[in-house]
Amino acid sequence: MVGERGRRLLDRVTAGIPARENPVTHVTRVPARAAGFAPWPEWAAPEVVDALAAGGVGKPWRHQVEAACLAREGAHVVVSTGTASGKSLAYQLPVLSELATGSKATALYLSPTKALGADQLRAVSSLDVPGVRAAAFDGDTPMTERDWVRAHANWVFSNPDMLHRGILSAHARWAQFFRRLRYVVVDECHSYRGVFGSHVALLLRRVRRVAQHYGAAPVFVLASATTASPADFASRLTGLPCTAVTEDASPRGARTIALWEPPLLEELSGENGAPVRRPAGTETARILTELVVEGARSLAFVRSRRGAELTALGARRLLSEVDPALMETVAAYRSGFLPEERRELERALLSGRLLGVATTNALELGVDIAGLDAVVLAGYPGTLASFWQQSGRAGRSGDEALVVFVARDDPLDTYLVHHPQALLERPVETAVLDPANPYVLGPQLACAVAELPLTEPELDTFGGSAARAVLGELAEQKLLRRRSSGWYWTSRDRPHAEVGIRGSGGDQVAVVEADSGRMLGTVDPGSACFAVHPGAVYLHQGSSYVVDELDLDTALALVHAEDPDWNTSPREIVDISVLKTERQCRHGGVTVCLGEVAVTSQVVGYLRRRPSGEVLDHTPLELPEQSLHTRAVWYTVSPELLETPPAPEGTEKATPEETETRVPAGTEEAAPVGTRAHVPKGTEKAAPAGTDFRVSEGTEVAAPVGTKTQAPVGTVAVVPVGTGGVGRAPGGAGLVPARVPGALHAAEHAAIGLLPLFATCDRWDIGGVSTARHEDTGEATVFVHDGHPGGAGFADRGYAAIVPWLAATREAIVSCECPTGCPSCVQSPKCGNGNDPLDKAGAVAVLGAVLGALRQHGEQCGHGGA
Ligand SMILES: Nc1ncnc2c1ncn2[C@@H]1O[C@H](COP(=O)(O)OP(=O)(O)OP(=O)(O)O)[C@@H](O)[C@H]1O
Repeated sequence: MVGERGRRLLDRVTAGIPARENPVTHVTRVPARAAGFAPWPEWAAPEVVDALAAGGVGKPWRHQVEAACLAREGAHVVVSTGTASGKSLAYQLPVLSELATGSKATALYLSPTKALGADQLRAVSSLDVPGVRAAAFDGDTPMTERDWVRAHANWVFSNPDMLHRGILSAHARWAQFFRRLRYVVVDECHSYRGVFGSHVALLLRRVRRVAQHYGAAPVFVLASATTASPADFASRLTGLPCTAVTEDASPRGARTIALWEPPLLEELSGENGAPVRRPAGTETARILTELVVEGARSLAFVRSRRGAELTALGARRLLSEVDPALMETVAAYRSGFLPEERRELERALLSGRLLGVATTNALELGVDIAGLDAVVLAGYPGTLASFWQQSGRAGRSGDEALVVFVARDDPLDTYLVHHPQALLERPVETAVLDPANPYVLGPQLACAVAELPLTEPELDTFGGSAARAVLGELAEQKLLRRRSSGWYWTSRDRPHAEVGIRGSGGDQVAVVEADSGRMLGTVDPGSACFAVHPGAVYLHQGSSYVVDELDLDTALALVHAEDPDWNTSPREIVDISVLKTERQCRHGGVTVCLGEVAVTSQVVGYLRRRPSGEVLDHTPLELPEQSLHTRAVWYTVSPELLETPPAPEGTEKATPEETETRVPAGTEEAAPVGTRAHVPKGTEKAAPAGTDFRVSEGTEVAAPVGTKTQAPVGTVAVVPVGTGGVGRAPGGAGLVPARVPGALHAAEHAAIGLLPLFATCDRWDIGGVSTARHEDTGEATVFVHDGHPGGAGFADRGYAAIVPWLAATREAIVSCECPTGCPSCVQSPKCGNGNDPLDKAGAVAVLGAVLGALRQHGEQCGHGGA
């Protein structure tokens, strides 16, 4: 049932749309929740309680007290509750109480962004608790203040970057601070995922080690948005056993959630003549306008900075036609605003002076804005945690609120608006990180050794054998020396400045404005040809630039300010070769593998397109080949399974009689680089393959430790005997060979689009290659690989969740109403082949056949349930 106010707002935003064009695919209501209180703990310092009460916290909520008490007792704790559920108080209470009692203890607060750290510092300072000397130590802290902070502050607010470069690298100057370190607060810890998360996990181990050196063993208090298995995640991040507090006792107003799919546009066509939908930003501007007219205080989350500006502009333009006085009640917000501007915006929204704000995810973290009447999300924000974090800004005050999720033209969004349970009923995903990635472990261990010699017993903290292997390599490179007492740094220079913790390492390419010489930002060397090739449109803090020149030798991209009304999408040729197969599982005619691969890519040109998707032209480029050593999940499909007609309904699940034999997994040797062999798209139509669908979270598998110097991980594959024959297959794809390349290519694109549903990655963090016959596997193969050297755990996650992932992929394609493929299903915005060939029906047929085979044998391989 939809609540009164929610229905009224929803009716308002759908007003005037003919029923047959109704974009709303699903409506649900999340009920209100009453607050659950607990008394202040006895140990809480009265000064702190008084200050918090003066700040509006009359009585603490249960989860706040539970987490605070655990921390006070010395347990490492993670509080993982909803948006604006008062997580800050869970760590403020024990830290402030400790400092207020005149103890000599110190505390360290870490946040993923400087802005959030500044907000939290301001909140703590405004409590004005006697004895608390809180101060920031980040990139903005003036040199003149730094000595004071080191010597006198007892609560230091910093971030992982500064901790790495400015604190740990000079820990002797922080000796007193470390000696007294009682608490380490890790705020918004769910944002430490992927390569960055893996770096932070090792950084926190370095903090523990340095603190231990000075005689301290701090308690870790972590705050996280709602995530699945927060205790496991916090333990992986800190390397310590952590207790989770997850029962959210903060009050929440009821919310109506509507899923919205913009219509296909008849008048426009995109790449290869594919239909395009009305852009999510345009649709969001329209919805925002209606909400503002209704007087609803609303926030619209838009994925890009430019998108946020355009959405606000669009809403203002529409409002100018309705009621010009309302134009001034709409604004855009993006990162880079000054703290005062943010405060002003918060106040204006809360007071109702501003009614509509379009923002990037800059307003997702650490902004005290809650209790809004409506939130509109233009596109899936990448993770369920973010989805709930953003939608949680609506409906705190007990009043009914509206949340509208507007799908972008992409397979994951299409899938979600047609499968509401995948968005609304699934447990929030665990953030994926892999501290054993040798590309992360290497530089982190170099820093650790440079900080303090590393002894053998300490290796367990850094991953045991994986760390030993990496240290051996560093010793061979003469960066450190092995002695009987441990590993020692040999150089006078510290490695910290060379180690970037947010990227993949290597020399970052500097993006510089040619006229002014101003450095705008940096780009990973591996993605420079893709992101800042000559002619590329480069966005920085809401401003647009066009790249004039890319010099990879000097790691420099020169740009000029220009805001054209088109975007660019690079075109590249990608090859992949298998270096090591770590896990392999055969299912009839399908083999699923996980392992190491070498990906070589070359950007060969780019397309210019209008925001509507319309393609303007193609420009060729000559850029060098790049190579990436990373992890991939891949599946191969036998020719028999590809050709065999689909099984009639109901016969798929027949179990063949079979015996099993165990054989060693794939070989270790590097094989020659495979090339794509695309064959023009055929015209024959495949019959739909009918498989059931149910989303379920795949089981988490520990990533096998994969270093170059390690012995192969000894997994065995289960091979059903005699299942290769046509008669044994559970139903094939029924494709003539000419259709196979397009079918695999389409299946690969959609799978890349859907992996973020199972691994906390962005589709830009991963890549893929498909080929009708790969030289290393000898069969039709679809690869999906991590986009960072050494991987970040995404491929591992795909392997673990192969069945639900491919089932969701197939469903996303089937759900899309377009006839032969569009950006909502099988076209990819970053396709190196110009989305050609693509065979939508063929992809459905291949995925149906693959799933049929996987489901017959899936359990034996321990893949996530189907
Ligand atoms: N027990 C309480 N009673 C009333 N208000 C509270 C209580 N605890 C916290 N608040 C208020 O709730 C708001 C949100 O608190 P806080 O920013 O700590 O939440 P959060 O969970 O960290 O939010 P986010 O999801 O943005 O990270 C603040 O204005 C805070 O003062």
